[in-house]
Amino acid sequence: MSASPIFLGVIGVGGVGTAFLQQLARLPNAPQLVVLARSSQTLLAPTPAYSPAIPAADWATAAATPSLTKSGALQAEEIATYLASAPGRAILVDNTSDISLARQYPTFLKKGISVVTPNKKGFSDDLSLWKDIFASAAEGKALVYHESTVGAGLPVLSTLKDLVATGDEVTRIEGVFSGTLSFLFNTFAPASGSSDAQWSAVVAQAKELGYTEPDPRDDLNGMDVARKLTILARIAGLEVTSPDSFPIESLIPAELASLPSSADGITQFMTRLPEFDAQMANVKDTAEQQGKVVRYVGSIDVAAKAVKVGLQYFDKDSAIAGLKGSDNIISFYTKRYGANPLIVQGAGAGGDVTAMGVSADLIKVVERLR
Ligand SMILES: NC(=O)C1=CN([C@@H]2O[C@H](COP(=O)(O)OP(=O)(O)OC[C@H]3O[C@@H](n4cnc5c(N)ncnc54)[C@H](OP(=O)(O)O)[C@@H]3O)[C@@H](O)[C@H]2O)C=CC1
Ligand SMILES: N[C@@H](CC=O)C(=O)O
Ligand code: NA
Repeated sequence: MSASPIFLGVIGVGGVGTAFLQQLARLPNAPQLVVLARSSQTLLAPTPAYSPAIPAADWATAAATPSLTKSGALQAEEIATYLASAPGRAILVDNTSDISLARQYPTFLKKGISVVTPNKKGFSDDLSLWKDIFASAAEGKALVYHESTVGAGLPVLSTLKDLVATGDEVTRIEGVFSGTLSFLFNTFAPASGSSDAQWSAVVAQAKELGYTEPDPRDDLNGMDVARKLTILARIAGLEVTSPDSFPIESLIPAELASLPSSADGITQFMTRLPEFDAQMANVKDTAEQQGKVVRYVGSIDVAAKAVKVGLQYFDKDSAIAGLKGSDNIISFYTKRYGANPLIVQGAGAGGDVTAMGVSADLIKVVERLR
């Protein structure tokens, strides 16, 4: 007996989306790609057959395929209705960082459409949205997987969920949660050797390498780390109301804090950042004078219900000081593991490793739906 068809909609074809589509094209028994959307364009497999499927290999080939239906941007509700009418189960992969789309996950889930995403917004915004997402999934008998929202493809959420589900008591989670900030400090203030790199130049490099959020200020202001800690804290059982409900140390120079959040604002920010290189050089030098290095870290103390995000100084021979590239390190302290935490470490940003987490989640959802 052949497996029933599963239909897939993918929104977002940036750094992560493009890498995801390349991985999708190589998956055996992949679901049929019937929606592919970016902010200004949508491709659909024509109804009522939902066939031919969209070739996943690359956006340009897909856009040139004559038999597909092409339109401008569609509303999330229209995409949900289209997927829900497909002759089989459906999955949405959201590869954007759009909060408005994330707020529509309940609409998809109630219609039975499962959601897989690296987009942190839906799981780290107001607690009411978090609750609505999981209640809607239960109502629609749909699945929600978002491994790449923390530590990119690293098995961070699956590890924490397994600890909780098997009855361990998680007492503390701590570490480096930003690939961008890890790369910035590892490059700008290495624990071994020295570096003449200017802070602003390394920020530009992190953006070029695809480590930053679409707006790099979301990394530098600590909000990306705060969102990740909010997600982890909620899975560990804390009802964190929002990612700004605890103190967050921002690395944005005060003079640039009020630039607009538009594309033009990003350009102005990147252009003016070199004017403030001396500020971060001072932070680096102060740590150096104490024989230490500075790193951007976060922690959750579960019993105290306390979440902290910001700069700290570390001994040069510590595990955190010795991280390389965009590596994250996440330590889970639990009753079972005692004084020696369970540690997850590796690349925490970049298109390929993030897409790996998305593809692996997709495989899990497909296996559970079939
Ligand atoms: N980069 C990384 O290392 C990691 C990223 N993530 C998360 O992955 C997600 C994607 O990141 P990344 O690929 O770097 O981002 P990019 O900016 O490279 O790509 C975003 C894509 O989303 C599209 N998009 C944005 N809003 C909408 C919308 N409303 N409707 C349709 N399409 C939309 C953009 O369209 P257009 O092409 O038209 O501009 C673009 O294709 C983010 O949520 C990020 O936080 C998570 C872990 C690691
Ligand atoms: N911008 C983020 C990407 C992954 O979540 C980071 O740098 O960690
Ligand atoms: Na992860």
